[in-house]
Amino acid sequence: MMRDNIEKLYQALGFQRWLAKTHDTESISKARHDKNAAKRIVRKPTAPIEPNVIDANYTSWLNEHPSALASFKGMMSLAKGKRIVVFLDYDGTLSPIVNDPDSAFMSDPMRSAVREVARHFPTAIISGRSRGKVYEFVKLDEVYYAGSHGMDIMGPPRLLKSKYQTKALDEKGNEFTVFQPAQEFLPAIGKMLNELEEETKSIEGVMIEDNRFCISVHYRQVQDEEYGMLEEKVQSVLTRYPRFHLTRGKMVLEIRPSIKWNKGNALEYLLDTLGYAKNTEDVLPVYIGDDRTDEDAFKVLKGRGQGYPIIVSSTPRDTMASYSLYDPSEVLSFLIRLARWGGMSSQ
Ligand SMILES: O=P(O)(O)OC[C@H]1O[C@H](O[C@H]2O[C@H](CO)[C@@H](O)[C@H](O)[C@H]2O)[C@H](O)[C@@H](O)[C@@H]1O
Repeated sequence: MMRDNIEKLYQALGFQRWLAKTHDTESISKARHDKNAAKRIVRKPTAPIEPNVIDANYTSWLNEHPSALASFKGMMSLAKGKRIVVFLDYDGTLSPIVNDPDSAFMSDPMRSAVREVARHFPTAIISGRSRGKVYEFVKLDEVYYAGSHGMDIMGPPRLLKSKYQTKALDEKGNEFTVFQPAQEFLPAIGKMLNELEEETKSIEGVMIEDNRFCISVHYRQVQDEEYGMLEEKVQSVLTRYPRFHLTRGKMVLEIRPSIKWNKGNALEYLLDTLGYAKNTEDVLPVYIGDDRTDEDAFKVLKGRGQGYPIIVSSTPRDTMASYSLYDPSEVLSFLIRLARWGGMSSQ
């Protein structure tokens, strides 16, 4: 009954949101992320979780992390006179999470919305994927790209004092800079990719993705019973590479060089190169992301005391984000409204 009423309310407000569904893939992945997961078999829960309990939890989580759609007017009234810069994650934000990472396509309406947003505000996409792969999906020249969780940035032409930054020209002769703080790790990454392929080839469903400065080992399509063995194999390869470490995303193990550089640093780097250093008061960064690695960027915004960190989540989650959006379709609605607002405020 309560669920029906809330759904009706959301529909009346024009949201595409449907309240949380009965399956809970995130809790499966959380269980898999447990330290001891390698030593035991993790199975998917068989009994559905009581819908009203989920609704109640989600509704109370929404009080802490209000919908960026429902809060749009208030957010934008505080943005007047400020320079908005938009940062977007890719998977789970601009495209829905799907089984095959190579098929995580972005819809045409989403592409148009991002293009429109970029017409009004500097816009960057910061992803765990390789920069080239994100560009292949997004295909927009109007935005900046940061791949490999921010370790490969194609940003504005402004040069900062850094040995990792080089100038470059795109095909149209436009100047930009490339920032790659993990260059020295490339040979080791190449070797590790081969070893991971070899070690895990007997496990059905594993997919190893070369993200240039980091590696993703996907287990979404691996049998639950085989997950422990997979993690053991990945850990054993990693012991031969002490300058790398493992992080975890949505049904993916990610191997990254152990340097102090993440999506939060990438966000700061891009703001700096756009001319909005830390003490710039009239800048308002908006960051939208769905995964753990996006928390690094949320943390930076909290630290600056600036901007709008927005998490995309259909379940209650621990997060440093201030606002939320339910899923990529709500991201689309938010971007359309933001672009429209940008058009009106520039008149
Ligand atoms: O920072 P992001 O742009 O969010 O990238 C994070 C990882 O996203 C991709 O994996 C996730 O999406 C896949 C497609 O929907 C899904 O199959 C997978 O289970 C998810 O973990 C990408 O393939 C990874 O390389 C990125 O690191």
